[in-house]
Amino acid sequence: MKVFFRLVKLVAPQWQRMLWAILLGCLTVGSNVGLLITSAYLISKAALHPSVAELMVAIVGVRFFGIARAVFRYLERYFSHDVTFRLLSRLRVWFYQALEPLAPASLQNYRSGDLLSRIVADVEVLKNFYLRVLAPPLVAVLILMLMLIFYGQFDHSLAYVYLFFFVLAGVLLPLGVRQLGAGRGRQLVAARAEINTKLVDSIQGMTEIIAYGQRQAVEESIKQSNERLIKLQGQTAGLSALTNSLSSLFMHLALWFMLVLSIPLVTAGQINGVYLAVLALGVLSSFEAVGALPMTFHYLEESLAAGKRLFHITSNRPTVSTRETTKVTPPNFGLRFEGLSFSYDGHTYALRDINFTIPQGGRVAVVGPSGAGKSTLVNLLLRFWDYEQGAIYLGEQNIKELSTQSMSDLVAVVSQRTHLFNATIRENLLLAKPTASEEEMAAVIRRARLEDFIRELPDGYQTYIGEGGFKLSGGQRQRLAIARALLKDAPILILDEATSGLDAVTEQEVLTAIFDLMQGRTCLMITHRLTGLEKMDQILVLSAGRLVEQGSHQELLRNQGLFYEMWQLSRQTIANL
Ligand SMILES: Nc1ncnc2c1ncn2[C@@H]1O[C@H](COP(=O)(O)OP(=O)(O)OP(=O)(O)O)[C@@H](O)[C@H]1O
Repeated sequence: MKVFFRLVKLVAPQWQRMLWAILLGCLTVGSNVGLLITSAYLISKAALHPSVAELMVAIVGVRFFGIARAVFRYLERYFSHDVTFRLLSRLRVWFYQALEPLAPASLQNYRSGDLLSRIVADVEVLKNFYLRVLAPPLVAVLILMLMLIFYGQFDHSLAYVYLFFFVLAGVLLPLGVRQLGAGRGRQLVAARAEINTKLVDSIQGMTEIIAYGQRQAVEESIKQSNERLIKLQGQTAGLSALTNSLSSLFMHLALWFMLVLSIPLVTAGQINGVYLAVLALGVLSSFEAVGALPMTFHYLEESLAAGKRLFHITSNRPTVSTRETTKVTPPNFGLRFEGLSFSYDGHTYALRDINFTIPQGGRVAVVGPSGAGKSTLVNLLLRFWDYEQGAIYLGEQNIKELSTQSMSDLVAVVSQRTHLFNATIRENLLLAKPTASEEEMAAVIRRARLEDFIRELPDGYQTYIGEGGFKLSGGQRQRLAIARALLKDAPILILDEATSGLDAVTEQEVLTAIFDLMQGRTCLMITHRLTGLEKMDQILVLSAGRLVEQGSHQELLRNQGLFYEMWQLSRQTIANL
């Protein structure tokens, strides 16, 4: 019930348009009723050979309802589609806006295929919430009231018969269908999500799947999910066909009963014989309003299941709270970490009592064994996760007081995983600065040493680089990421394993571009490679979440501590190669 009201609240802002669509739905069915009963009256009356003047009102009525039915049907379709598309776009924007503050901390437990399925398939299902759950019962109730008044004018027994069959087809049949198809709506939503998740996962990991010879197993798994979905869809279609037949049966039974009751009334002279066909066709035409009701519970169940999946995500509280929403520019761009401790799970510390300072324009490298907490330091600085103990200051301003937007405006990141979009080189660059001129772009491309490469491409800046920059080499990808960071021109630069995975020559080229990028910026560089660190002002050595050593390259080598050991080891590894 809670999910139902939350869904109602979501669609509520469109209530005026929805009311119009419902009203037009009633007018369409009403016109259909009007057309058939005036036609029936006209034919019956004409059989008695009256003067044309006596038929005039009925003739005008037939024309009027004939045209009105077409016009109202058009308007009803127009308004209901308009409302549906507005609702869909609103739901998608609402879900995306709710998702954004949750990334990445609160979303790390969801698979990306699952998230995609929620934003596409589940939102799509919700269009039925208005179209097939809310609107049809309201139209049906209004038509029922109208028809009860109509039949009541002739005889109360006719109104009772009409009511009985209307309730049978519009309430009891849907309840029966609900019993028969219980859980199917939910299963359909789950089956769709499962197949979408598997498809996205296998497309993302296609190279590994082929490399590890798992193609057949994955295909089989997708096939099974697909068969399950098809089976459920088949069952739903079967149920829908059964309800259509039953609904039609009840309508014809209602028609038959109406005639059985009306004929004696006509014989007794209580009702004029010309109305006999009118009473019968009134049933046929108005039962259109019942047609959509039997599957209402199915669509309700589907909508509730989809709504629940969406609310499950949107109810997550963002891990990072921002007190300040206005843009604040700190007095300088130095960084100070003060007594910083942090744990992802509330038990094991990933960082413990970290203290260090990077003056504005200073260059600091963070090294340490795998799992030491280096990336965590960056996660906290970028406000991906919130911390409780200690503080990070950016030019004397606690970063918790800066909005996430202010923070991302001030920081440029080049990491091993920097995301490049499946777009052109130009579009990937413009992400950093949408207003950048051609000259600005050419300048950063030159500084990132990509000029020659782009010149040789037939489409130059308009070249599509594929998913994640797939069509570029590792070094080209990193240099494009550097060019983008250069274009952003942020005062703080974070480099997270920016050269890892590159061969020595490419690494050297990328490092040259990186040192160019560092000029005049406060720089924090996370690295496993111990080459080139002499150029850094300070090196921090992390181990098991603690800052165990700190100093210049020279000082750390002289101390013969953990850094010295790591350095010796890396030299031996290079020598052994
Ligand atoms: N998102 C996360 N959720 C839970 N624990 C995490 C998460 N990210 C990292 N950790 C844990 O926090 C600790 C520090 O991880 P972190 O990624 O900061 O190390 P690192 O020094 O960057 O390692 P590497 O050099 O291998 O990238 C590790 O024990 C890791 O398992």
